Order: sequence, then structure tokens, then C-alpha cells
Amino acid sequence: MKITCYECGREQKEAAYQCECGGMLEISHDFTGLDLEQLERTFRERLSERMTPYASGVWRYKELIHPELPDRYIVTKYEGNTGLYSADPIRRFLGIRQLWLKAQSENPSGSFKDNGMTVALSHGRSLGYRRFSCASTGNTSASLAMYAALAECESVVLVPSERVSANKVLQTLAYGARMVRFDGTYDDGIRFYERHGDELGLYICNSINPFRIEGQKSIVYELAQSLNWTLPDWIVIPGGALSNVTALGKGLNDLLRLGMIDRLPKVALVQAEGASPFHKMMAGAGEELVPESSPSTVASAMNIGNPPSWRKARDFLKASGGVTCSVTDEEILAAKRQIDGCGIGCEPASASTVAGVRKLIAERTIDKEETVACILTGNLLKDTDSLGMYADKKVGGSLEGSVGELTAEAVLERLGSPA
Ligand SMILES: Cc1ncc(COP(=O)(O)O)c(C=O)c1O
Ligand SMILES: N[C@@H](CCOP(=O)(O)O)C(=O)O
Repeated sequence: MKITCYECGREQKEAAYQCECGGMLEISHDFTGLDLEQLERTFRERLSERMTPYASGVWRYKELIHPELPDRYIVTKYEGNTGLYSADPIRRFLGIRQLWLKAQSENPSGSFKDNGMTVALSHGRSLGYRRFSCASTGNTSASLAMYAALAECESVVLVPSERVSANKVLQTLAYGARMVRFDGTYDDGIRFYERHGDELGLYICNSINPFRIEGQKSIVYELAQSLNWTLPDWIVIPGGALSNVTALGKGLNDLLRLGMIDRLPKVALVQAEGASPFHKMMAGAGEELVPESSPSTVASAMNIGNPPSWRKARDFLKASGGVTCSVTDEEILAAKRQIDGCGIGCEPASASTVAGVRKLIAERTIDKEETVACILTGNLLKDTDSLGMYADKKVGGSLEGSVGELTAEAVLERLGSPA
């Protein structure tokens, strides 16, 4: 395993997040010598592991993620192992032949961050760190605080004072994090760490830490394994800091290189219109990202104007024929209503995927005969404010008004006869 600069290629020391040239870091593995059949058998056999690190849907793939890490450093809550659903109401809503929803929202802290955080935090422990940190819109901080508490370590987090979900803030605090609220956005928090992280002696677990990306690759490994190593035509994913799409691309390239899949699916990256600097760059065929200083969307997890991983994301999407699009807050909430109402549920950022599929079908980029998997990144309870924001607030048809005396007849009168 080697850590190099994504920009200049220079090899790096272990604990760095950024090369001297300012470039992001990347981990590369030498997979030579790995026996494909043996690997597939191992990944299958580990599905029946219980209470060992290999019962995790991340560490099941340790050989492809962090082969050198001694097991004693692993901090796991058996993350991954999330549901893959074929939700008919959503499929009908989109009018598409086949749709899968991969619910990373079912992770232990309620978001896809756990896939990456277990690896970053475990690696930091192996380096001797006891104090872990991040800047966050709330999900990264909740995940970090949960794993740090499990490892009996400290967590220190920077969270903007506005435009974040109160649920995520409270969850982070409940796990014992020390929190600094500040005026600004996630982007300002990252800039602070790039300047001061080392001097503060903190181990930073944002996605500028390349071990986060290694862990997040497991999402697509697990998706591929669940579908017997045959991926759908499209994978659709939301984009904020762009760590998830970067990890998706890296994981897909690993699987192709190893011969575990025989073609790359197309990837669609969806941003919220009010925070879409990456989509604007891609749509305008530009090569350089122009940061947005005041990103603003109901999908608060994606209130990001200067995504650190944009170069990696751009290179993957361009090389693989991927696309980007943006959707409005209204479109996000309409899609969220469908996803919640079919019993799966998600937070607004995740719903942008289904909204994006709808738009890409309308634009004829996705054909209705193609197969699609959407990555649902965060849990419905992560943002309860957004539940009151549906255009039509009657989600399941709430019984408005009083039923008077509570009798079966009175309730039935309000409900009507069963369908
Ligand atoms: C629930 C949720 N969905 C989507 C995103 C966007 O993912 P990324 O920042 O990796 O692009 C985030 C935050 O990062 C998130 O918390
Ligand atoms: N939505 C994220 C912001 C991106 O953070 P990172 O972990 O990819 O650096 C959050 O939950 O903080």
C-alpha cells in the first residue's frame, strides 16, 4: 500500500492529509498475487461471521481496503451490511424497468460516513492518536463521535452554527464530542484544518484523509456482491464534498482491475441546485471548479461550496462517461416524500438521487429500459425539520381534527373503508 499525492505523484508520510504542493492524497494497492476465486470465496464466507471485525460490511473486504492494519486496532460497529431494496412505488414513480435503493442510511450512526470512518479512525489509532477531529455538516461529526466513543478516545468537531440539522448536532453531542460552532460553512472548517490541523495534534477524519475514501469503497463492493458481481447500468449518488463519488469510482476501478466485474456502470452525480459548483463546472465543460461562497439547500448535508475531492471526481466521471445534474429543493422534497412513504426513508440529500433519476430520464440520458441503483446516504431521522416541508404535508393521509369520543365507529368514519 502506498500513499501518494494525487497531483504531483510524490510519496507521502503516514499522517498527512495534503502534499506540500497542495494536492490531495491517494492510497494505491498492489493487488498482484490476489487470487480472484479465493477472494470471492472469502468475501462470501465472511457473510456468516459474527462478532469479529470481518462481520463488518467494510472489513469483510479488508484485503482491498487496508490489508496491512493489524486487527487489534480495528474499531467497528459492524457497519455496512445495509439493505438493498427494490422499491416498486419508487420504480413506478420513475417509470423505470428496474430500480435498487442501497440504504447506507441503515449504518449504525445513520449515514454512509460509517463506511469510511471505521477505517480512518482505526488507522489513526494504529498511529497512536487519541484525539480525533473533523469539520462537518453533522453526519461526519456524528460518525466520528460514535467511533471515538467506542474506542474510548476524544472527539473534537467543528460544525457551522447555521444551516445544519439539529438532530445531527444533538446526536454528535450525545456521543460525547466537544463541539465548536462557528460562523461559516463546512468549507471554512476544512480550510482551518488544512492550515492548523498538524499544529493542533489532531487526527483529522474528514474525507481529505485518504483512509476515509478506502473505507467508502466498500459501498460499491457490497452492492456488487449482493447482485452477484453484476452491477446495474447506472449508479446514482448525491454530491457535496464529493468523497462518496470519488470512493465509488475508486472501488469500481478496483473491481474491474481485479476482474470481479467485466464493465463499469455509468455513474450519475446529483447536486442540489443551490450548492452545485461541480455540476456547473462539468456542464460548462470547464476544467477548474469555481467555489460558491454561500451554498444553500434544504439538503443541508450538501451545503458545500468548495468540495475538496473535485479533481478526483472530475477525472473519474470524465474517464468513465459519467454525468452530473442538479435538482431543486422542491424536486428533492418530492422524491423524499416518495422514499419515506414507501417505508425506506432517507434524509433530503439522499433523495436527490431519485430526483436526479427522474430528471435524467426526462432528458433521455437514462433510458427507462436501463437498470439503476441509487445510493441513499442518510437516515430519515437525521433531519426531522425537513419532514414538515413536503409540498403537501399529508404524507400518509393524516387524520386531521378530532375524532371526538374514541370509538371504532368514529375512527372508521374518518378513515373510510379499507382499500
Ligand atoms: C447524507 C449525506 N448525503 C450526501 C452527502 C454528500 O456526500 P459527499 O460529501 O461525499 O459528496 C453527505 C455529506 O457529505 C451526506 O451527509
Ligand atoms: N456532509 C458532510 C460534509 C462532508 O464531509 P467529509 O466528511 O466528506 O469531509 C458531513 O456530514 O459533514
